[in-house]
Amino acid sequence: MNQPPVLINDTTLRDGEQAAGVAFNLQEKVAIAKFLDDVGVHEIEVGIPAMGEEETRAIQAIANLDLRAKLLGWNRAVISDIQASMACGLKRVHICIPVSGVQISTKFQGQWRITLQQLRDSINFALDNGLWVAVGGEDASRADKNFLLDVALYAQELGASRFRFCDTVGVLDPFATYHRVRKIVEALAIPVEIHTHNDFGLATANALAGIEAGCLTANTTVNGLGERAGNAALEEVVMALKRIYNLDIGIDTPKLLDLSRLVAAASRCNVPPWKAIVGENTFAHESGIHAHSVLQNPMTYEPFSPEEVGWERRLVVGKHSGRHLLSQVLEENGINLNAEETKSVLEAVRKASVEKKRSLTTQEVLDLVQQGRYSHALR
Ligand SMILES: CC(=O)SCCNC(=O)CCNC(=O)[C@H](O)C(C)(C)COP(=O)(O)OP(=O)(O)OC[C@H]1O[C@@H](n2cnc3c(N)ncnc32)[C@H](O)[C@@H]1OP(=O)(O)O
Ligand SMILES: O=C(O)CCC(=O)C(=O)O
Repeated sequence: MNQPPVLINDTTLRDGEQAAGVAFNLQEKVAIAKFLDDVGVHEIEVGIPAMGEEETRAIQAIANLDLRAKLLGWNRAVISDIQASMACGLKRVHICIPVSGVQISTKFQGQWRITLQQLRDSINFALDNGLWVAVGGEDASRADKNFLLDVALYAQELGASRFRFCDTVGVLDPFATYHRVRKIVEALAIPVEIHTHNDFGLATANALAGIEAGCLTANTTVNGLGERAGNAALEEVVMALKRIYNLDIGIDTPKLLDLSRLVAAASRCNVPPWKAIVGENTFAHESGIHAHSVLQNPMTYEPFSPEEVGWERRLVVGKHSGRHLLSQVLEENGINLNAEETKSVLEAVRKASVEKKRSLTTQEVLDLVQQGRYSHALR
């Protein structure tokens, strides 16, 4: 396959794991890396070697797997961080440099010259050791625009092969993302990557805006796991590219659901039922008007078929259901009710759903029919 128009650099194993309370063990990190590779993710940010032994053992184990995906270690602009990445056997390093006033004043006491020296020294060290280098502008979205551009050009001049635009605290909207990122894309000869956070629920939209502005790589995490409100979700970015932008980037989308389940289990972070693409309600229909139409043509209330992302369609009887769905379920179980009886079972369904605060199982619906003594209707 030719190089896809957009590459995914998945950071579930780095920014995803930075979600408060999440801690993957070695086996989990290896299993997630293998699965990401299996679904066709192009690059994996495997972790932070500078964290020490526990983390480096996991990263080394992943590096030894000989995956198709390219592996990157995340580093501060600190030479000992790069050495730690090299010790793991990584050939590619991502070097993070804060670029906003608030970050530089907090981390470098406002000494931007020292900040840039550290960037220079760490890039030079990495290149001297034969590494491929990407640079991340941390907090790019709150940085002075001209300073950000200078840092990006400086990184390019020093030999970085990619620059990452980070909306570190998720403060941009898609329009601002587009304009800010476009300026960087137009100025640089090297590719630009987009890294977005979900503090205002805009991470995926902003990642897409970055791509629209010319980013060739998007940084994602499975289930949107990550710092605070999380990152752009891999499954959302991939499916939006595929279905809204008609861009197939070579991801095996029917495997996305199992990948989501693996990360949910390893992170102990359940996915909410309404979560796009991988939530359990994404292809479930209960409401009468929806179910009536879906029974005839699923496209009425589905943007694409559930099988495309590993799901099966579910039609469930509950408080909002109507007679068409109820009759269908009953007929599948050999029961034919007249209009009056159907209406009265529906009433019973609504009442039971409110009491149980959920939809009903098929058996519970059948029990309601039994209780209504419509035995003449049973075949
Ligand atoms: C936006 C992001 O997501 S950035 C990634 C954040 N991820 C993490 O922090 C998770 C992993 N981190 C860790 O395990 C630790 O923070 C380590 C190993 C990296 C460093 O640990 P420690 O030496 O104990 O330092 P600590 O975490 O308390 O402070 C961070 C230090 O890094 C410095 N720093 C922060 N970012 C950068 C950077 N991009 N480049 C250079 N130095 C940096 C800070 O100024 C501070 O320096 P100081 O020790 O001289 O005061
Ligand atoms: O890679 C970087 O430079 C920082 C990435 C990051 O996690 C962020 O800015 O939120």
